[in-house]
Amino acid sequence: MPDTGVPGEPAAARATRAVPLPIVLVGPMGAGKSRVGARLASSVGAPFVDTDQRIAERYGPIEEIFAREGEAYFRVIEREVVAEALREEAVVSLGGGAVLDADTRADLAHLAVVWLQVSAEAVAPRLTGGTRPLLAEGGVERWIRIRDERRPLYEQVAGLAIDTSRRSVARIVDEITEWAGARA
Ligand SMILES: Nc1ncnc2c1ncn2[C@@H]1O[C@H](COP(=O)(O)OP(=O)(O)OP(=O)(O)O)[C@@H](O)[C@H]1O
Ligand SMILES: O=C(O)C1=C[C@@H](O)[C@@H](O)[C@H](O)C1
Ligand SMILES: [Mg+2]
Repeated sequence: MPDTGVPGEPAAARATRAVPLPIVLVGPMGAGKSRVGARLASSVGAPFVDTDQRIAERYGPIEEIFAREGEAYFRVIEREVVAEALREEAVVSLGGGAVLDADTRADLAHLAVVWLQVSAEAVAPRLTGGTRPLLAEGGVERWIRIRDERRPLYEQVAGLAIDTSRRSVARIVDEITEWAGARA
């Protein structure tokens, strides 16, 4: 087999990069999908796509889409952006509610999907300062309700679940890389 690694790089470090793409991150708001996704992408040398970010680039801030057009419209454009992103050889972080779409769940059935989990206690300080329209009212209680409603959907699509409450981003990246590498 040809050696495609970086000259001088230890074989073990190279081996960790052989992962199937896309790798998709799902989970509730504040679980760390954006932060872990960006770090994972740079670690495995893949592009990073955050579907919330892509929606905002194309259609404007998400809270404005919710305010102007409503959630149902947001879900339609989210589905389009997600379908496109899932065809890319990238690390893809989905919005927290993307799994509500049945076509998205069907797409995810064939892919390496990681469910990032977080406890209510750990997420509370992570949610401050954000612009999350579904949490504009109701705070952590509302977050818990949304998380619980969607739990079966995350469970259905994911091949690996990681509790991020007390893990460093670096450790989460290592665990995903190891799991995905074994699927390659
Ligand atoms: N493992 C972690 N430990 C501590 N803080 C974290 C961890 N992962 C992410 N965070 C912090 O939690 C906050 C939310 O993370 P992030 O934006 O990545 O979540 P998200 O899942 O993308 O949320 P959303 O669905 O709202 O986009 C950020 O301030 C981030 O720096
Ligand atoms: O959980 C949700 O439904 C959402 C999560 C965010 O990632 C954004 O996609 C948006 O704020 C909706
Ligand atoms: Mg995010």
